[in-house]
Amino acid sequence: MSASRVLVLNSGSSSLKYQLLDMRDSSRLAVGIVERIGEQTSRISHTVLPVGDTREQNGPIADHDAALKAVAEELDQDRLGLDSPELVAIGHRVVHGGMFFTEPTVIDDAVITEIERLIPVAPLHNPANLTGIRTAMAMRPDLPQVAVFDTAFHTTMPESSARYAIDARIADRYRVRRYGFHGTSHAYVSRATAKLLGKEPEDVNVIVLHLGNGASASAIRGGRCVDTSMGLTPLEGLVMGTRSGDLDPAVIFHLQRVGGMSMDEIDTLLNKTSGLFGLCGDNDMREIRRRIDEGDEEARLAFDIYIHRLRKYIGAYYAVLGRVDAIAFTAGVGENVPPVREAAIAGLEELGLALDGDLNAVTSDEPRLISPVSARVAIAVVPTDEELEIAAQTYALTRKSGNA
Ligand SMILES: Nc1ncnc2c1ncn2[C@@H]1O[C@H](COP(=O)(O)OP(=O)(O)O)[C@@H](O)[C@H]1O
Ligand SMILES: CC(=O)OP(=O)(O)O
Ligand SMILES: [Mg+2]
Repeated sequence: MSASRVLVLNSGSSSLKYQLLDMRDSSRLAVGIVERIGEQTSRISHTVLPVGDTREQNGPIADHDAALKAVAEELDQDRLGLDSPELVAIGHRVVHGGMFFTEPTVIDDAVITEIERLIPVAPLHNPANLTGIRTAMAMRPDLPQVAVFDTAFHTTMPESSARYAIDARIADRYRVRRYGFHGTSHAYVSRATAKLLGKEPEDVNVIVLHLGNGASASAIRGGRCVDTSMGLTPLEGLVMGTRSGDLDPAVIFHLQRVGGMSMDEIDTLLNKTSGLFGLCGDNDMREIRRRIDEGDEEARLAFDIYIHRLRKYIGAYYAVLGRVDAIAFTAGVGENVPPVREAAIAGLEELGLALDGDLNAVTSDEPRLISPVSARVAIAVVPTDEELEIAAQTYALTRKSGNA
């Protein structure tokens, strides 16, 4: 029997999510997350499937290197360790792939150098991705390690949405353009939405709203991305957990000239202490909803600003696509917070958009419709699975190159 297991690593700025899958049937053998990396209160939560037993450990984990070593120990305990001959490849989520990486890519020194070169345009993500890659390579130098890029799905965007209206020579010289992120999720969810409608991806136009800690919207025509809300970096677009999303670029000049802030301070402000957190002190939508229920005005305003921006993008992408067959909500907030979906769609009946309140209130892990059967545009909740998509792409590439 040939080996068929793939380990997927999704390194975020302060977390490491992982899954070990058997690609013969895409079943998950183990899943887990290391949270709050770099803090005293780090936590690793590891679940072995199909039984579903979860082990948790608390205690400081200094960096992504230590996090991956802790994950390897957890896997070892279940005889699923990285030294297993069953493992055929390791798939890595890499957030920024720039202009060159449009496909999953086997990682070598040149690929690492390019991911490193892109750190200035993904400062929260690419360094963590690289640490995961280096540690995994040191553990299993014999295995193919594959990078699956967040930016890849968006490379189909036409120049009219990918370019900024700045001096074209400057833009070209510094490769300043809109790349878009969360592409693995937008691709997976748009395909799953077509399936839910009983159609082929080529035949549907979908707006995908990926609302996690980072958040982005995309307009997908017949399976190809035509616009997305994140830009040169994952800062543009929607209001996020700690990121501002869109603002007048002159805010930056103002804070520097009048506020005396340094560029690094402004960078930290917009990426780490803005968004929902900057508006009300919380970035977790569960906490914000709880505060709203208690009558907290600050939390209410943060929520309203978040929703206002989301509605603007729904309207914009409706116009970009012309005809919309479905809107899909996904990621932590999109999948789990009915009031966000309700507020995003409320009052848009003229556009053919409506929700069924009962369906919207259902809690489920399955893709599902939440619009009335009579609605012109299907509204769906479609759980994303970036790890499964990364595993599938990693396995396909590994087989193609004769390694599995
Ligand atoms: N059950 C839930 N109810 C409300 N909000 C939730 C729930 N689960 C997750 N979230 C929200 O989703 C966010 C994380 O989403 P996720 O897609 O995991 O983001 P990321 O991949 O960027 O870490 C949390 O910050 C929280 O606001
Ligand atoms: C690109 C990005 O914002 O990713 P995440 O949501 O995982 O932070
Ligand atoms: Mg995410």
